[in-house]
Amino acid sequence: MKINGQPYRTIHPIGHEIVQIIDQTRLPHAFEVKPLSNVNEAAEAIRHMLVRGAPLIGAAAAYGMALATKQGVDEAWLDDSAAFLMATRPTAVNLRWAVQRMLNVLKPLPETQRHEAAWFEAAAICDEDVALNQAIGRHGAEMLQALYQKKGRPLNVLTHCNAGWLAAVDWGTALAPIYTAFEAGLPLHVWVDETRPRNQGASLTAWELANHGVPHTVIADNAGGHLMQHGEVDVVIVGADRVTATGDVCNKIGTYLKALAAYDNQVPFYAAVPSPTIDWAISDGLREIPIEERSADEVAWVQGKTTQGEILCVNVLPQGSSAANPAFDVTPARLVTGIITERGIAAPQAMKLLYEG
Ligand SMILES: CSC[C@H]1O[C@H](OP(=O)(O)O)[C@H](O)[C@@H]1O
Repeated sequence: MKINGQPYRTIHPIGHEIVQIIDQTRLPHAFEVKPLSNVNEAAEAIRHMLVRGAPLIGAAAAYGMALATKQGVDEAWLDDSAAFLMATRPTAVNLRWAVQRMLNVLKPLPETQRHEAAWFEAAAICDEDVALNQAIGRHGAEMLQALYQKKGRPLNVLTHCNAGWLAAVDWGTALAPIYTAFEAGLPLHVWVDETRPRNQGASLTAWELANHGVPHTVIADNAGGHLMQHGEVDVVIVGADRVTATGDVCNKIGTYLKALAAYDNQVPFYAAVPSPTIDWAISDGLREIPIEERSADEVAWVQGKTTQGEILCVNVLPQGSSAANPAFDVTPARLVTGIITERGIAAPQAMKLLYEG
């Protein structure tokens, strides 16, 4: 996407020494970039969600491996760095996919070639992510165009969390069809779930859409079902952190509840999924996908900006109340209308056909 009219990616290398990221914990109130100079900083940026979103977590881990080669290129060090990165966040399969791809490229090479190759491969992963998401945008926009022809009025799209360009290297996944359709002139409006507790919707998706000029309205997470009951939602498009071979969709906590409401109101429900987010090795998302349990503080504390422009955090819980914070849930394939991939759109049970031949 563009920042101040210039093309901008969420992560990019500066030479073979530094990787620059956007500190997403500071948005929407401050746009701050941050340099990562070693694998530890890359891991901490993932763990504390300065960079987040399944595709971007993968890209950041890939560059984490490239940064690791500044300190060493022997197999033991590469394996330790890989394990360190993979321990940061367990749910998005993109992290494991990217780290394993880096190891598969680096280990067969002579040590003298590993540093250069690591930076090249990390850049390739990023370039591929952009292309995958652009293709998702094209396929998803065709679906939106067909829906628009059917409805004969501006579309209302609901999305959950942030699966925009901030969640990827560029374009995003769930928002790619929205950007593509919007830029093609399709009249649409986006309901943006605030997405407690980290408010990726209110803080990131709304920021993206506002900067892009896409009409949108931030809503409480619990408002989506009501809007669907009253015909205010034409389609739901979400991202994913891991999709099973059978089309179960693991995504930000609350996605399952949106899928239930969509199913009950016959609203089409799509997940936008680039290939690296599909875990072909598993078929039962509810039992096989590890769900990250994040700090209860994320539920208790909320960040905002005062009328004087000061950014601060406040506690919203009574003294002595505890909190639980499962970060993701799994939507069973039976509630999913279609999976939007870079190869096309398929019903969950037919997704594998997109990858055969
Ligand atoms: C395009 S994947 C975005 C996906 O990642 C988010 O999780 P988090 O912000 O915790 O990294 C959320 O599940 C989004 O749908």
